[in-house]
Amino acid sequence: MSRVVPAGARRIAEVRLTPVLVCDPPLLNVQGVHQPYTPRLIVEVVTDEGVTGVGETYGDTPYLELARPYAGALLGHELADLNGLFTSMNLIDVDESRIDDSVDVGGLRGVQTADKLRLSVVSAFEVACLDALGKTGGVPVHTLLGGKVRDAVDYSAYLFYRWAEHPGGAGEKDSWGAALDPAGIVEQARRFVREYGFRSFKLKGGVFPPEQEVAAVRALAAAFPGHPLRLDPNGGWTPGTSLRVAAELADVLEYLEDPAPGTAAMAEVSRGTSVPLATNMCVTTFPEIREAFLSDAVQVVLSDHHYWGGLRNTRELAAICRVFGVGLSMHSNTHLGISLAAMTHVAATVPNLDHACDSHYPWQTEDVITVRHEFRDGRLAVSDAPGLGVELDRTELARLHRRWLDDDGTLRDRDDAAAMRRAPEHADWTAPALPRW
Ligand SMILES: O=C([O-])C(=O)C[C@H](O)[C@@H](O)C(=O)[O-]
Ligand SMILES: [Mg+2]
Repeated sequence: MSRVVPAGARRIAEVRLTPVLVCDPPLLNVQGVHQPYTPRLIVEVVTDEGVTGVGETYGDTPYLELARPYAGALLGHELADLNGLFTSMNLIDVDESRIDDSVDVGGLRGVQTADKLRLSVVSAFEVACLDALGKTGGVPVHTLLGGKVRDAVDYSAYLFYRWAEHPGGAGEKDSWGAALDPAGIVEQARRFVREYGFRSFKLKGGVFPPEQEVAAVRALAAAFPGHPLRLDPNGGWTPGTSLRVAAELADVLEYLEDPAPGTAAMAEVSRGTSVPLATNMCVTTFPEIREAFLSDAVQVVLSDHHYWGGLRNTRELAAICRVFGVGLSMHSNTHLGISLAAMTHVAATVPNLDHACDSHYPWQTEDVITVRHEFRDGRLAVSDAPGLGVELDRTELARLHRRWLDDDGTLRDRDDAAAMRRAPEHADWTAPALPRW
């Protein structure tokens, strides 16, 4: 049975998809190193009244393959029919070769089911529709989500082992320098505090043998006594190694993030430690929640509105976590200001946001919005302007899109292992089988 559309309802008259390549520093992780440029997709939804809403998601080929037919299917779609966005997406076929149910596929974000791919695309359209709805009605996105329960959202400093520059001097230069040991990580953390005021720290691990990463966390604890600390090796350790690290850092860790790969291994670690375990790898879809929560494998879920399917699904995840007494925070990949605005709006509405959210944003020197977000005291103020409260910078959007057009295809799909091989000393690097240590 078809829905009755209210008289005067706004409709989607045009959808614009703009893939871009955004510069990214040489940040290291268990898979390899970030590429000099990383793909994102900018989505614009234009209503029949000429109001434009914006959204952002992953820009790799599998997402573009879905976004293109989906954009066509949404012409004439009622703007306020957010549930219908999911129904329409379910009619779009996903190429079987893109699907992999193993947790370590792509290395960092868990399973790659057809549903998750679809949700990762829908999320950008949901955000764009919410932005357009907010602009149409003169209200911020957080109001459309039921209203903010806080005026500012806490973020954590996202520390990375890194090289001073990309192999061969590729990409853009920055002033951060290399950070490859505890002293380098502490220096990086000090700059994050100086420039952004962050009060909690996450170190991306899985790069060096665990003892070296334990030493870096210890150095952080000495430099910032009492501040919440996290370590995330992206499933790089066996349960035994994870338990050893948990015991060594139990007095300073806020939580240990994805120490071991998969729910069963995380449950084994959880049984042997009182350090809370967090994940953005083994609970990344609704079907994964049951087993993980019933086996007490995780105590904190790091939601990500991209792959959970948008801002309203993030609130549903928050409600489930609340019921099970599981904590909630937010995961981040390389992203731009549209996604940071979206994260901040939804985070502002979730009562049980128990930990500072991750964000890569300080590492991103380029953006497609006219006014960059500014962290003050490690927080972002929640915008009360209509919609997301951001404006597209069309000159920058065109420039970053031109970079995508000019790329011969090598950088259009993120591949941290391939980026690692461009360093002569890692020419035969392959992403390690997990767990590595
Ligand atoms: O596990 C995580 O927190 C992430 O996946 C965040 C990012 O993907 C990070 O690992 C990266 O970009 O190297
Ligand atoms: Mg993680």
